Amino acid sequence: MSKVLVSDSIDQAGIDILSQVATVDVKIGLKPAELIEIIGEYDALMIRSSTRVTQEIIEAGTQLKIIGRAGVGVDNVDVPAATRRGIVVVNSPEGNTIAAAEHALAMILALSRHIPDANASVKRGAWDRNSFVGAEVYKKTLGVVGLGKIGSHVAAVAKTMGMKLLAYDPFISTERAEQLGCQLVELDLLFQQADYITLHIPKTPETTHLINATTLAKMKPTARIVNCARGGIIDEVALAAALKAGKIGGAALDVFESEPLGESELRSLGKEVILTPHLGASTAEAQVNVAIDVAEQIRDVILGLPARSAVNIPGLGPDVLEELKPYMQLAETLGNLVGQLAGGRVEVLNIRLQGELATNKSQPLIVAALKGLLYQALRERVNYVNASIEAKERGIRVIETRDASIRDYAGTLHLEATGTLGTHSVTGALLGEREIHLTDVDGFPINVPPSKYMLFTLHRDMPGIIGKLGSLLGSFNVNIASMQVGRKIVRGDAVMALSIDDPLPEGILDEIIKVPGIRDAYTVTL
Ligand SMILES: NC(=O)c1ccc[n+]([C@@H]2O[C@H](COP(=O)([O-])OP(=O)(O)OC[C@H]3O[C@@H](n4cnc5c(N)ncnc54)[C@H](O)[C@@H]3O)[C@@H](O)[C@H]2O)c1
Ligand SMILES: O=C(O)CC[C@@H](O)C(=O)O
Repeated sequence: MSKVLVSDSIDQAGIDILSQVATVDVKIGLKPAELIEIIGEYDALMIRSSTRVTQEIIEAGTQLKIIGRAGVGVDNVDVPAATRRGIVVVNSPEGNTIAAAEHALAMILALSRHIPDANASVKRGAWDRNSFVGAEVYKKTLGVVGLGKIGSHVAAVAKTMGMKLLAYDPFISTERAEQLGCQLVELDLLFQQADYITLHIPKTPETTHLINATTLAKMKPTARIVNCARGGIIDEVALAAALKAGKIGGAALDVFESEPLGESELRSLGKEVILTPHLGASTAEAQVNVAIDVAEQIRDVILGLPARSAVNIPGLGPDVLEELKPYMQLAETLGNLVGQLAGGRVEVLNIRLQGELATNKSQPLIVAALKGLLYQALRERVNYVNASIEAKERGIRVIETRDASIRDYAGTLHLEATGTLGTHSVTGALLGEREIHLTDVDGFPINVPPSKYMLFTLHRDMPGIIGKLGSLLGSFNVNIASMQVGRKIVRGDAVMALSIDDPLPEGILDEIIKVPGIRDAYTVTL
């Protein structure tokens, strides 16, 4: 039975799902060295934001197939290291969207009305109604930085509170922003005009310290800034200095450059600063959502099924997966076949997407083709996660072309591999949406379903050759399940594709190419 380690606090709903297929150990608060010591026993690791999954931990996880992050951000996982090892990293992109958005909105209102400090003062026994005069958000300008899932929800709710909305997101269209009632503006203008600024962007090299002494200086002295996205987007030293100097009105932070927050000037500031310990996703509802979402994906991967929200399998979202799955199977089969026909080291893989495939996302098909191509060399070590990296490291150049014209099938995939031993090509299509058919080998038209063991010959189309090959195979006790000849002209060159019941015995290929008229023979296991 598979083993799953849960190293952060996860809702029981997730543990129950994992327990259907695996032995689940919940060990919270492990030190890195303790995790390294035990991770080698586990097939899957499920975490939230506390466990840092470093390269060292990944390397010690020799059995790991999947790392599940019950939340959005995977910045506590060394994703490149996991990818290299072929470990799928999954998250829950939407499970805590509402929770995080509501936390940001709560921060905006709490900052405006000094709720935390007013509450603390009453609890201390005071009744001070003068120190906590607030400000209304109605008719104020909210600048939303990052108009993705969380930013959009914040914008939608803020709109209903009567706020004017500015947004900055270089990857969002003006139409989308307008639908949300936001005016898309440059960042500097947002900084200059906003009364409230709320951050909903990932932490990337471009967004690290996006809020710094220079950008803080552009803001209104009354501006209040909220960060429920990621620590490090704000330079905390610069923020504390701006708050102390009155260059900015207030700040509410849920996330910090280093968590848990250690020594910080921010702790010493007054009611203009609100600090929460990374609570954005901490609602009962969100924790159930993310636990179920990620546990289901871990369960699926343990059962050999694909994960719907893998962050390190390019372009393989649930919708794409559903639509492209049969074609991915086709791409993988063709990759495996052309790799074996080409033999030796493949240097260039040409992939042509034809018909309806030409308008589809190509990345998953390319990954699947590379997985098939590398299977002979890497066996189970290659998967959808690491196929592209492995191909790149082997110097395989991928050239993609598209042709939207529809020929005999709705969509066909053509793979041509050039390597140290020459060039070979295969084309395939789906019949009835799922059944794979080979429609061309080395430019010769055929129409055969692939089978586990196959023999291909390149020969002269001449009388008696099929009989001779049949007798030879018979003398080696090889049973032919089906056979088809593909030729372009009568008595010219031809290809024979045979499905056989068992692997070819040692040495028979040498005998086959001795048959007069047969120029080459290739045996393939799919
Ligand atoms: N505090 C919490 O507990 C908590 C909970 C959930 C999510 N988060 C964090 O909130 C953030 C937003 O999450 P989401 O689910 O909305 O993500 P998302 O991917 O849906 O949205 C992010 C948006 O940021 C935009 N963006 C990227 N780079 C940008 C840049 N340089 N400038 C401006 N915009 C940029 C993208 O185009 C996208 O629209 C993430 O950092 C996530 O990790 C925090
Ligand atoms: O696990 C958490 O509580 C934090 C989650 C949040 O930061 C996220 O990125 O989803």
